[in-house]
Amino acid sequence: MDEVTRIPVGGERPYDVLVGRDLLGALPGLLPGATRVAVLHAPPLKALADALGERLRAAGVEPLPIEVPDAESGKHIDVASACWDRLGAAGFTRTDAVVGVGGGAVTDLAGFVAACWLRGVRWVPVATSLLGMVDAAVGGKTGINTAAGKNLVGAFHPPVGVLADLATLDSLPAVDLAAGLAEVVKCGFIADPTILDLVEADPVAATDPRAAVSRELIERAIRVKADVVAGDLRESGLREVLNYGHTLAHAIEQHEGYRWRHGHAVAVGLVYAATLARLAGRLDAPTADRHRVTLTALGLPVSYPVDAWPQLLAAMRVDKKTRGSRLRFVVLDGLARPAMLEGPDDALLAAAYQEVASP
Ligand SMILES: NC(=O)c1ccc[n+]([C@@H]2O[C@H](COP(=O)([O-])OP(=O)(O)OC[C@H]3O[C@@H](n4cnc5c(N)ncnc54)[C@H](O)[C@@H]3O)[C@@H](O)[C@H]2O)c1
Ligand SMILES: O=C(O)C(=O)C[C@@H](O)[C@H](O)[C@H](O)COP(=O)(O)O
Ligand SMILES: [Zn+2]
Repeated sequence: MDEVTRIPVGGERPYDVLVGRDLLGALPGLLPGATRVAVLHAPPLKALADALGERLRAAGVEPLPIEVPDAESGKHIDVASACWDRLGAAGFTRTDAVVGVGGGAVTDLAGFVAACWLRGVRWVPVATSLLGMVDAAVGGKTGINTAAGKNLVGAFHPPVGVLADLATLDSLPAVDLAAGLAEVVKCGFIADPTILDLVEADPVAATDPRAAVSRELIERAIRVKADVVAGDLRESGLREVLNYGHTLAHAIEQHEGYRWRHGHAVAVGLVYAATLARLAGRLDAPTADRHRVTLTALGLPVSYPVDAWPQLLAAMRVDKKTRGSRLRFVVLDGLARPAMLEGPDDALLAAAYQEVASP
């Protein structure tokens, strides 16, 4: 086994994120006493899910493979309901558990299925996308989408452990590697500017999972997230910083019928949030411009069609950070100085959008 990094996530239900290559053998040890373990996966990860099932069987645990639709199509109440039917038919009890093998969509779904079954059973995300490793699998936010918006139904339900096996990234398409880096760059802007220096020094290496810098970026981003969620699991304040760029990003995803990659929407949303902060007099122009430059160097989108604005504004009104009719945005008062912009008026919101809009 390659060298394993263990990153603790503190709080009321602490656990570790394991980062390394070929560490899937660690799964059975995370679920002592389980009789049955459901292994949720989408079609592209079937082989890995089967391999995990064999590991569980060898440890005396009965695996229940459940194939779900890929990507955002899996984050739907009908899919969750079908999973609960399978758990019921197999007689899952409170000592049994759920594993999600895949990108953030599958682990969000798996965590949600686990959070609701018998009001909460143990679960483990086996993150196989870069975005999943640095973000979705860490922190216990689980959920599904609805027609009205992204992740509008869900639960805070921390896993008992997270596996981030870097070997799985060898098969991840380049476009998804880059999309995951949007969340890494987010962590750079809100908390760890060294991330930005590393990405800017060699954007190509940043997207190469075999490069040493890729592992350093992954571990740095996980540490940023772990530190935040340890202090505020239920997002009563501090955790909102992780939502930097997400107010517009989620509106774009909803507008696209959840066919855009989350990381792509986040890239546009980050540039928008930086522009908003600059226009509000909160952020200096060089730091705001750095968002567009760094994300562009990674091949990520930084603009969105101008005529979508009315629908995007409507979607942003049901963002989870909104209070009553007051929109709230995570902005920067400087590098690594996240803060809230409370109740910006529609003129300011539209002016910032004009700067990210494409014809
Ligand atoms: N819970 C959280 O805190 C949190 C944080 C960030 C994002 N998210 C959610 O995560 C989702 C985005 O995650 P994502 O970017 O991983 O997208 P995704 O889960 O849709 O995966 C992208 C694609 O990559 C494929 N894939 C994954 N791993 C692979 C591998 N090793 N080899 C080949 N193909 C592989 C998937 O099957 C899918 O087709 C969104 O739904 C977002 O809302 C949740
Ligand atoms: O973990 C968090 O908190 C985040 O905000 C991380 C985001 O990257 C992630 O996309 C999350 O799912 C968004 O949460 P939501 O509550 O805005 O749906
Ligand atoms: Zn995100």
